[in-house]
Amino acid sequence: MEDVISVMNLSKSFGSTQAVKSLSFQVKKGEIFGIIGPNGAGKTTTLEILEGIQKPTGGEVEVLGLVPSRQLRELNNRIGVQFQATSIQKKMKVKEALDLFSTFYKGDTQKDELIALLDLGEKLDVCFEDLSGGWKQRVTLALATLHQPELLFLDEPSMGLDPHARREMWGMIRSLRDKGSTIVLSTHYMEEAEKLCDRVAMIYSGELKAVNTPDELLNDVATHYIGFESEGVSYDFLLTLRDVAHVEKEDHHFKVFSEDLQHTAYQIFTYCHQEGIVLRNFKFDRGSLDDLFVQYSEKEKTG
Ligand SMILES: Nc1ncnc2c1ncn2[C@@H]1O[C@H](COP(=O)(O)OP(=O)(O)OP(=O)(O)O)[C@@H](O)[C@H]1O
Repeated sequence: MEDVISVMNLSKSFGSTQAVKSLSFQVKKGEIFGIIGPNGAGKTTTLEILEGIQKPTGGEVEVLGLVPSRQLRELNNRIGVQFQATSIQKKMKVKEALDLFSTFYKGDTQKDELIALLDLGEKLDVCFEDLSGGWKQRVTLALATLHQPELLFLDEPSMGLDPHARREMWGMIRSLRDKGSTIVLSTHYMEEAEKLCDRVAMIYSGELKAVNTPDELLNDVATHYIGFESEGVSYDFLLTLRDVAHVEKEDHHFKVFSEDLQHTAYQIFTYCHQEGIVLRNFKFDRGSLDDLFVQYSEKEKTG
């Protein structure tokens, strides 16, 4: 499949802060590609370099065959960038915003199709400030896609939305992809990455930790764990077991991440049998992307 974005050894520093450290990845035509990471990981900086808003301090970036920092005008005709809701005038009505933004592009826009697709018909006469967060996000999505861009950049598209509105937003993003746009989005909602993205780049402290499908990332052996509930099991005992990488405990709920689940399970059962400790809801399970991040944070803290 054709690459629409190619990033090689991309770096960006702000003074002594290295926001992005030697990132390399490709985005393929037609995919929903997620850049994931905790706050301050370097997601926005990476997106802004791809959009041509920031210049890299090192490395090579190609977007739709163009160099964003040098060919911004050509790039802007072919990409869409979702603005923050705060950048739209509060008193502007939805239809006025759509008409104004339509004048920015040469040729026909897909305004009417977007009004139907995003169900904006009943909100056209409503002022932007009177819309709920979910509707504001729909409008900024429409404004970014009026010119049917080949590539659409979304920075935290469902930030602050309730679970229902977030799912609706995912449906709309999928529809835009199905209409032909490649989507690159940033998120720190790991569920969004798992359910919406075809592939994700995981960034932590400006470094790329992995690029893969969410499913493949989760097949990483370190993300498998043993879960159980118990009043008697000692957290410190679990940490002494040979293959255990990391243990999470919340009230009486344990998650034991291990390189060898079978052997660790055998050790836990033996210990509980000897000590007369009861285990409940024992299971082997696969961690989420959230768990993977917790592990990276722990590694970072312990060096
Ligand atoms: N203009 C700037 N000047 C100085 N430092 C900056 C600037 N922009 C970003 N940084 C720093 O670069 C690092 C990465 O920031 P960035 O906004 O890209 O992260 P992020 O992953 O998008 O975080 P968030 O999810 O909180 O938005 C942070 O340490 C941030 O403080």
